[in-house]
Amino acid sequence: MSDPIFERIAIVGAGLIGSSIARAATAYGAAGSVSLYDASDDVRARAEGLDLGNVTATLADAVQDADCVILCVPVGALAPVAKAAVAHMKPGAILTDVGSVKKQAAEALISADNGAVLIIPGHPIAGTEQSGPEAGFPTLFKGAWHILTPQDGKDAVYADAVQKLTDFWTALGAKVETMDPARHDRVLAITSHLPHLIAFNIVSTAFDMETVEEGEVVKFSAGGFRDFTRIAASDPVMWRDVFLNNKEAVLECLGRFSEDLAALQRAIRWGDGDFLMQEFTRARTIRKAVIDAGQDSGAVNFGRNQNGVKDGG
Ligand SMILES: NC(=O)C1=CN([C@@H]2O[C@H](COP(=O)(O)OP(=O)(O)OC[C@H]3O[C@@H](n4cnc5c(N)ncnc54)[C@H](O)[C@@H]3O)[C@@H](O)[C@H]2O)C=CC1
Ligand SMILES: O=C(O)C(=O)Cc1ccc(O)cc1
Repeated sequence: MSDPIFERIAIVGAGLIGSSIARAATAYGAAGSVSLYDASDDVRARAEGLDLGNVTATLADAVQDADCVILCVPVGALAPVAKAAVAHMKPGAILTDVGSVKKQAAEALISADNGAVLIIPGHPIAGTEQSGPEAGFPTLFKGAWHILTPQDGKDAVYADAVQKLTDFWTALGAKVETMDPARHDRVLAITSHLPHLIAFNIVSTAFDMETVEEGEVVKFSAGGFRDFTRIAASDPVMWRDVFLNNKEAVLECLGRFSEDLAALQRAIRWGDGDFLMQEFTRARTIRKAVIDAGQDSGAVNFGRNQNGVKDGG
């Protein structure tokens, strides 16, 4: 095996994503050693039993010798955690994150900048609806995109750090691309955030109807609804933070979505089969394009566990 990309990495937040990075970095030789810290006593105790690396009692212990610190906490927790991490990091070390929103995350990380560390925000477009250290697996990032949102106008030392981080995620199996944070947030608003909002909403509506229909909604759940329940089972804290921190782009998408939904509603009311045919036929072509684009992409990981089996049966 070739030399590790980083001699030592530290992971803050030992949940689904943090524990997957720990497992992958060790399995693929991308890090010489891994230390992990989590604010939850319970998560730290569980992580210790999972052989993820050196689980430390304090944040300072985890980050002080690390060449790269990866923050894997909910987006709303990034600012204070970044500040606490930077205070103990060694000069020249890289600080990155995995937050699903990038404009706010970048601002949170940059607000902690002390001029001695190299800040490069990031987001792996791979995950599942599960959370916690037990849910992670080393192949999560294989074939998935990893988006880095480096800051403009930085020097050669920073460019080297971006390259090292690119090499690290590539070693974990990801395809790395750089992007402007605002653009990232607009793209992810429609491809990830709005679909989750729709899933939360449809499941909530069904929950209310369950009482009226006396238990028949859950009993006769067909494939479509079942798929929505998987997405709606995602962590509420994480998703609350996504929506609070990508407000503008999500509201913009939601406005367009509502207009398009109203058009479908009108077509159903007036029996406009031609309009329905046109819309559904177009949707089919998009499904094909998504599948073709994701042939070897991490998209296939969504909703699957480490054995590639669809979660929940
Ligand atoms: N779940 C998913 O599919 C994906 C999640 N992400 C992003 O990854 C990040 C983590 O998400 P998951 O791993 O899914 O969540 P998770 O809930 O499995 O893990 C988060 C961990 O962070 C810990 N934590 C919270 N506040 C903390 C603090 N102040 N200091 C230290 N630890 C703290 C929690 O105790 C928890 O163990 C989020 O920012 C999310 O947006 C990115 C891609 C996919
Ligand atoms: O499980 C699913 O369907 C996902 O969409 C996983 C996911 C959730 C959040 C992200 O920022 C990236 C990927």
